[in-house]
Amino acid sequence: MIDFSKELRALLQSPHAQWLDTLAPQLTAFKNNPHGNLKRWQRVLQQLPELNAEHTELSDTIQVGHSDEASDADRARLTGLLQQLQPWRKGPFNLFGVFIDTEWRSDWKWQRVAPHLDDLNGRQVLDVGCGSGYHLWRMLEAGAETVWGVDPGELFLMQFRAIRQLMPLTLQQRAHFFPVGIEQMPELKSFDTVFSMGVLYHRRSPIDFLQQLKGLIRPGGQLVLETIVVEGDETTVMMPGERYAQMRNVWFLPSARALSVWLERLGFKDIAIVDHNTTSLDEQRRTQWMTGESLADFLDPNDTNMTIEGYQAPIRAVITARV
Ligand SMILES: Nc1ncnc2c1ncn2[C@@H]1O[C@H](C[S@+](CC[C@H]([NH3+])C(=O)[O-])CC(=O)[O-])[C@@H](O)[C@H]1O
Repeated sequence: MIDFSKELRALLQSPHAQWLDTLAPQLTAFKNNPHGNLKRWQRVLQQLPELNAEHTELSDTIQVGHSDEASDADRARLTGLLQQLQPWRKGPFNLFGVFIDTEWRSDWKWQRVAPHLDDLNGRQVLDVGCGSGYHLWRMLEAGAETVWGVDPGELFLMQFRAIRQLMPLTLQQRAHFFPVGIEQMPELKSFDTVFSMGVLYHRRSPIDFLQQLKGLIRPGGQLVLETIVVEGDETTVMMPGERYAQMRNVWFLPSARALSVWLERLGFKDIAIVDHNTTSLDEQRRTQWMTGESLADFLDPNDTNMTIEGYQAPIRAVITARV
């Protein structure tokens, strides 16, 4: 059974202790009703070699241990086990010489976001929809005191735990992941910075979602929002049909300016559109660690400015704001 006792102890001693009231029963329900593959993934984690990383670098490639800190046999074992946690979407990682070339170059997103952050030193940071947790490690690199990730994806939880298990203890104690959705979180108003990247378009009710994000940030704290947008002015919002770039669960795609208006209406301050970027075929692509379809398969083969459904290809904006 998955053990969250360390995370819950850390939570008790944090400014977010009030979260325990709702989270503890949610985690019990999660444990009592496990995803079909969870047991198999847990066995993978139990079999990971016990290695001590002398060198850890939380930079563009999250690097845990050098290749000379593990034997070839350890590396073969690591590779075989981590391959069982495929698809690896968010990364890249290099674990004792095993390079996990993920579907996304998540480091490129971080490079677009990082220049616009309030200083993360000493901060309590939440990442809503954190995926494998790649950005959580980058937030620690940028000085955050403790990082908290939430994501309902069970495989992401296990990928995060596999990476964390290989990390030095001092870092393990500062990064936590809970398998819950934002809608399950109470209004904590306790995080200094809240990130939510790549989630807004998956929410049926984006205004409620932004309100929930606001309710998590302490007064004066920062929101860092990244999402797919469309071209247009303050009045432009698109709702695609059943699929957008082959994704089924896409709801509202506002223009960056319309999104700014939403944030303003909800009482956010200091709203700034800090980046606007078309996702390139080099940023999201099929790799050996994600062998399924990727962006190239979702775009019109004759015009990569369009999705195969005939919509504008994904453009992503980063917006920052304060509470
Ligand atoms: N209700 C929810 N609450 C929280 N998370 C959710 C919810 N619903 C879905 N997610 C999670 O939001 C993440 C969206 S991916 C962005 C990952 C990372 N942030 C990135 O910016 O690379 C976007 C993409 O790749 O399209 C997934 O991990 C979902 O499980």
